[in-house]
Amino acid sequence: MGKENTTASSLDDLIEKAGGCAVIDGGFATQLETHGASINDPLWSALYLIKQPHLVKRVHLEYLEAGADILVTSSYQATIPGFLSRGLSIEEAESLLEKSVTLAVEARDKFWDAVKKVPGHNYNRALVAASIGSYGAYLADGSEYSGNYGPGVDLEKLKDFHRRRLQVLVESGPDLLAFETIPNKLEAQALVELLEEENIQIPSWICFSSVDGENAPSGESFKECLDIINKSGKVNAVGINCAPPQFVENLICYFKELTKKAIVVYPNSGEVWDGRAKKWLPSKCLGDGKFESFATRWRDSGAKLIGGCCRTTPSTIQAVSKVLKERS
Ligand SMILES: C[S+](C)CC[C@H](N)C(=O)O
Ligand SMILES: N[C@@H](CCS)C(=O)O
Ligand SMILES: [Zn+2]
Repeated sequence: MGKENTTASSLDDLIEKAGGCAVIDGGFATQLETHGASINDPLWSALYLIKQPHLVKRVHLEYLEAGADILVTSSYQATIPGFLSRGLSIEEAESLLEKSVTLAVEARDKFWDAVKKVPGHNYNRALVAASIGSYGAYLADGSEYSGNYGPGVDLEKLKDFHRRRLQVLVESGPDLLAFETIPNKLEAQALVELLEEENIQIPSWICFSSVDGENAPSGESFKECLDIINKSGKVNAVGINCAPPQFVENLICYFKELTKKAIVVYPNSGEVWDGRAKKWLPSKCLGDGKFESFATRWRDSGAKLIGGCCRTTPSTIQAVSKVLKERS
């Protein structure tokens, strides 16, 4: 059993208000691209915090309209060293991290102020989850799907990498933290230790990627990874993001054997990321209708937080939201 959980209430409340299963938004970067964004860049979607912040907010609003209960911010690949390497100062880098949260909070407040006046509306006041991409996301070499960080990367290096960004994001006032595409056990350990050392008081989830449907990308078992997370009272939910949807139902059942924490799943469309070419390889991907029927099964298997990741769009989330909340 983990330590007593002191941070859960806002997330638990939302899950309850949403009828037992809350809807996460879909691929932020994907919807940016729908609007013509070009993100073949080491900063990936975070480039638009610099280039077109109003587009970041527009994408958040589109996911709210689609029925998302949780917005994941644009900070997945936003890091202080990443911004420094573009010639920005530390102050500018930290202010961009803060902006990633305020843009989502502003979108949430704007949407909620309008919708709460509409009689009979079927929306919840959304929560803002600050995205914290893995070290592999920062490396921008696709290693969030291999877990291979090389011999020079140890626990302290990973904690150093994550610490200041985590502090700045938390100070910016999100409702929760979303650790995304964690590919190995070492990084899970680093995050658990950091949440404790920084005495983080807001809820968080830790999501792993998976390329074989059974293990973390590093080949380490999810049992080893979840044993570490189970010991933390600061992690409220654990799950899978940006893996093929075909893997998810089995992984929910497996995770339910491994943890008492809430289970969170937001897979991608099933396409595969080519880290070298920095593009999605055409492959068998699912339409929104298929995603919708999967979502019902994921809920019935016990997932409490369901959404989409890369290559899913507001129309995917609208379909998921409709089926999970029986919106007409
Ligand atoms: C979730 S992946 C598609 C994000 C982009 C990747 N870290 C890269 O920069 O290649
Ligand atoms: N939430 C991220 C993707 C994580 S794989 C984004 O779309 O920016
Ligand atoms: Zn993704």
